Amino acid sequence: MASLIGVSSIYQTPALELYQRPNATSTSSVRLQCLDSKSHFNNLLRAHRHSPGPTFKTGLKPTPTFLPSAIATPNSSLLSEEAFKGLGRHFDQTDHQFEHSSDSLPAEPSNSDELDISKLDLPSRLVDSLKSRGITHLFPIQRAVLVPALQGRDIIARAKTGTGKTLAFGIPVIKGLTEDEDEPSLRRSGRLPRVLVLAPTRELAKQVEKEIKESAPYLNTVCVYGGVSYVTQQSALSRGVDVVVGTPGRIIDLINGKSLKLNEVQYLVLDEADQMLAVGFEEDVEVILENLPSQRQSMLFSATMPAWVKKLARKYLNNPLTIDLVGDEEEKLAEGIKLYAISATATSKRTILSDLVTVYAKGGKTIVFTQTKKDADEVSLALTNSITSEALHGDISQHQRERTLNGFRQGKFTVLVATDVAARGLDIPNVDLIIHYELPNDPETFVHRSGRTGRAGKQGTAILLYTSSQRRTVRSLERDVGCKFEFVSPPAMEEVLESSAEQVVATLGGVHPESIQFFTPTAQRLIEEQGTTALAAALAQLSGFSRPPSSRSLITHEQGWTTLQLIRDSENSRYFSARSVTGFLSDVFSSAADEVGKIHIIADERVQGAVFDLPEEIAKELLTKDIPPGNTISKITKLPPLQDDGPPSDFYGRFADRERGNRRGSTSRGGFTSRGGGFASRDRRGFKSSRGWDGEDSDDDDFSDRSSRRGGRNFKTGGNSWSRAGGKSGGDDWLIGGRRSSRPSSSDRFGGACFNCGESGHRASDCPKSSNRRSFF
Ligand SMILES: Nc1ncnc2c1ncn2[C@@H]1O[C@H](COP(=O)(O)OP(=O)(O)OP(=O)(O)O)[C@@H](O)[C@H]1O
Repeated sequence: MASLIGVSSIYQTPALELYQRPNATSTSSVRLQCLDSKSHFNNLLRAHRHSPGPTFKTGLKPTPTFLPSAIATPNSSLLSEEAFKGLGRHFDQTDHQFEHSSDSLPAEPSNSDELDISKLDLPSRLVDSLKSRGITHLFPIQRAVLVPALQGRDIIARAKTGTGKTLAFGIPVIKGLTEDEDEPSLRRSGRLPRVLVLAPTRELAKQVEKEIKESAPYLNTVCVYGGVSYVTQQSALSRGVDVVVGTPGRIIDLINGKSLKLNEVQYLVLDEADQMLAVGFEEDVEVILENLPSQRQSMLFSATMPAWVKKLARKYLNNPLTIDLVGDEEEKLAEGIKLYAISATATSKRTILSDLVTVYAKGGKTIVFTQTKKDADEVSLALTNSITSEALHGDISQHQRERTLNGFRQGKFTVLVATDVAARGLDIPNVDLIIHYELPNDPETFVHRSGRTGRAGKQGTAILLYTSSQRRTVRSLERDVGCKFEFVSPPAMEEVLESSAEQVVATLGGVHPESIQFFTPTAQRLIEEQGTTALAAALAQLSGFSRPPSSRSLITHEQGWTTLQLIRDSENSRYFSARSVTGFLSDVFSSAADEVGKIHIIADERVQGAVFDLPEEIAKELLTKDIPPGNTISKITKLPPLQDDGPPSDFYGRFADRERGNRRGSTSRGGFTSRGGGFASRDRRGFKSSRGWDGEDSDDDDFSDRSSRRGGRNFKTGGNSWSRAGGKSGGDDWLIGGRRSSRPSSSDRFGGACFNCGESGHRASDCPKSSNRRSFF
């Protein structure tokens, strides 16, 4: 079956075989069959130059589709193609919306020459420098942008994170400059920039500059941004420059100071245009655009099309071609990112964080995203006890920010704890794991945060930590992003120990042979004396577990607690509730009844059972006690599915807006707790608008910090109100299933329900309905 696609839908030429999609009702979608050599590519370009523009309409959408066939080919041998399977694609001439065709686009045989950079008639200097960086084939967005960009079209483009958007504009722009470059007059000192790239953050600007510099070291590329001295930037500009990359605030300052003149700019690139709006750069951007020559080519990259970006496109772009490789109906996340969701409390997040890093990053790099700068500092500090970590946010000086990012890039530390400042655009190689320590404010932020891993076709993992009250938001996020989380428990201690040992073993290969020789006699003696125990002890020591880790609740993840499971023969009784557990404990071991923490009923209706927390020592003792026949009590390492019947309440992004009213104040789901108040935590985080970090020379994510600090306090208060933390001192009230009663003592006041019949007020041993009640003891 023939499919899409069409450069050729736009640029008809005899050199190209055109296929019409069988199910299209008009001369709509056609594919480029034959683009297997430099000459074909040139044909294409020539045809493009003489083309009046797109004329075809699909039968399903009022716009033509466009994509080189190889891009839609899952069977291709190209890694980059494999990495980009399933990309949506849409070209739109009419409105600056990202639209998406619902047509299915079957695979076609590919020809890797179409993407082979060495066969595209690009300047050899550019091809060589790309090759030296391991870049030999175009990625889909690069392929899609290249032809119209070389033809001089204005372009609006969107593609998933980490798919090479920088070179999508970089390659055509560099080609343009390199061709001019042959004219010696253009190398004159003091020459004015011909390319201007605007980026919303300093880090992104620096990164774009780096990518262009590395791809075309023979061009003079200068990066200008706030937070550092003007002098260096001014003198770099005065020496003559080809490409200027910068953040809008500093660019305006330099224009005003007459150090930067834009009258020779031929190419304008707006990278992450929607983010410019989010960080409040819209006015600055417009001032800059007003300063540019009207004869120029403009390319705008934007993840979304808010009204301002549309307005910008209408006002400053000339009949732009829209290239959308994301689409509305497909997964917005880059391929190759495995998603997990883990339920945790505000307190337990801290406890499990280093375990997540140990188990999921496996020694690679991790970025942890927090909502606030304060949290970023605190979380990073807390981690530093076990793992090397640094914080990154807008309160940190520009120099330190750069030192931190360089250190992270070079692997000097493995965990970066950042606010959303680092969510957009940053390209750090080999980030294996993203942890959303807190829910993002909106689906876009989730996509961008997660997109710091799984870049350029690589694999990665993203873990979303959520509180029990945020479960519905997680589902909304799945719908919005078009992704699926695997809901898992935090790693069990056994997994953490195993991963730690593996990482230690992996480092052994790096030990110098001479050092090994030095230690060999001792090792031999130890093995003779102790066998494998000696090696195990060494591994434990190197893993940082010279003492066994203390037990941890599977429910709250609090250290020092053990989760047990109680299963009762269903024949014994028809009733099973949290009270049944407390009743059982009172009968078997009164101290356990006094100390029991969270209790959850097992969801499977065929099973009469619950899981519950006890302090480690009490749990150990309980496990030695005789228990009534027909009951099984055991320590578990994984939670079974639990009943989940409470209404969730949480806010993020537009859901917050819509549903804030009804949800505020509703109690969350989350099982019963034996003391200290009510059902599980209530999360009333405020929601905030998303802001970047870099309001250039202004305070960056100050707004987000303010609003979420408020949220943070609520959060903690909510957490404390139900946690066991105040239990001992403030535990005069006893609450089961949300009703208060006086706190029980294990003997005279019995606040639980009978384990046998389910009625309150008496123990199973005193149950009038039990035929074998004496056998309980
Ligand atoms: N054709 C290619 N072959 C191999 N690697 C490439 C290619 N194009 C780009 N890359 C590399 O892929 C990585 C991601 O590219 P880039 O940062 O441009 O992605 P992006 O789409 O802008 O991501 P984001 O949306 O997160 O900003 C970079 O390290 C870049 O050098």
